[in-house]
Amino acid sequence: MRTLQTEHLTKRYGSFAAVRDVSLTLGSGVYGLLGANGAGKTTLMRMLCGILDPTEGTVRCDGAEITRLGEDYRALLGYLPQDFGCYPDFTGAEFLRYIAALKGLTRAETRRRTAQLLEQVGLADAGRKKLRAYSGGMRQRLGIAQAMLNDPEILILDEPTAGLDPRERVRFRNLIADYAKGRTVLLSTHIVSDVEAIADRILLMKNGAIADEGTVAELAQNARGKVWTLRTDGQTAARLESVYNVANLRHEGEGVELRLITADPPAGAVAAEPTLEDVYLWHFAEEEQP
Ligand SMILES: Nc1ncnc2c1ncn2[C@@H]1O[C@H](COP(=O)(O)OP(=O)(O)OP(=O)(O)O)[C@@H](O)[C@H]1O
Repeated sequence: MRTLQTEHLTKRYGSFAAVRDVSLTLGSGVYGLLGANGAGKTTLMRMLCGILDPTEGTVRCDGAEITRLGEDYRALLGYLPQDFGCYPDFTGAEFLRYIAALKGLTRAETRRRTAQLLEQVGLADAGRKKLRAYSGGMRQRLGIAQAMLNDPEILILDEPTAGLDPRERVRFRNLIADYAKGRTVLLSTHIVSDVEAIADRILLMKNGAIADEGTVAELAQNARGKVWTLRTDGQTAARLESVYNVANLRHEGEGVELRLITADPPAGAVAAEPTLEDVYLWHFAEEEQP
């Protein structure tokens, strides 16, 4: 197992800090980096991979700065970038062989891993097809496969579930949960349900900083007392909707049931158990609270 650690990691573009003072430690397991668009997830991941230099701070692997480790660090790493580009004239298998060559795999390893990964990501039959004929979801799955070719101990996936249909998401989840045993997997998403089922720990990122961190249960515990349900009539619901952060609104016969995210609930509201989605809404809409 590897330990990946950042200390006061900051990235500025001019006066704008895309990532600010992030200090975290990743061990084995699946870490879900959850945040809205522009929260700084991609910037953080690129620094963790050593392909973007921080303005301040360090990234260490097992105590050593990754800039010093160089090739040795890259050998441990697998990365799926968000803007993963394919070569349209390559077949899926050719593409994986090409990446395997770049990663320095032997011929035997290349053959074994290519066949195994095409199978694991559900592309065994499509391996001989040209990438121009691949759907978005197929390309994404090939991207996941290429990141895993060298059997990396640290796997960093930027929005891996983008473009996957529900069945593919389930397959992906199972693949990653299995893979993460004894390894570090960090995946980013802005889709709460994607990390809820799979991540051992959640890193909630907001405005370049880690706003909250923990297991789903720990994060939910922190949001206790901030989630409420309220049954009311349509007119009152409409009024409350303009004032409160409403996570859900369900029509029930003549009435309406509201799920409110607030520390200051209206009269008649009943405390509810927070879900990860509530936690997310609490963090990302708190400035809109009354
Ligand atoms: N090269 C750059 N120059 C200037 N600003 C940048 C640059 N790269 C990123 N940013 C800004 O930094 C912020 C964080 O971007 P980043 O791509 O890391 O966010 P993200 O959480 O990955 O979002 P998304 O899910 O939309 O990709 C954004 O406001 C973005 O516009």
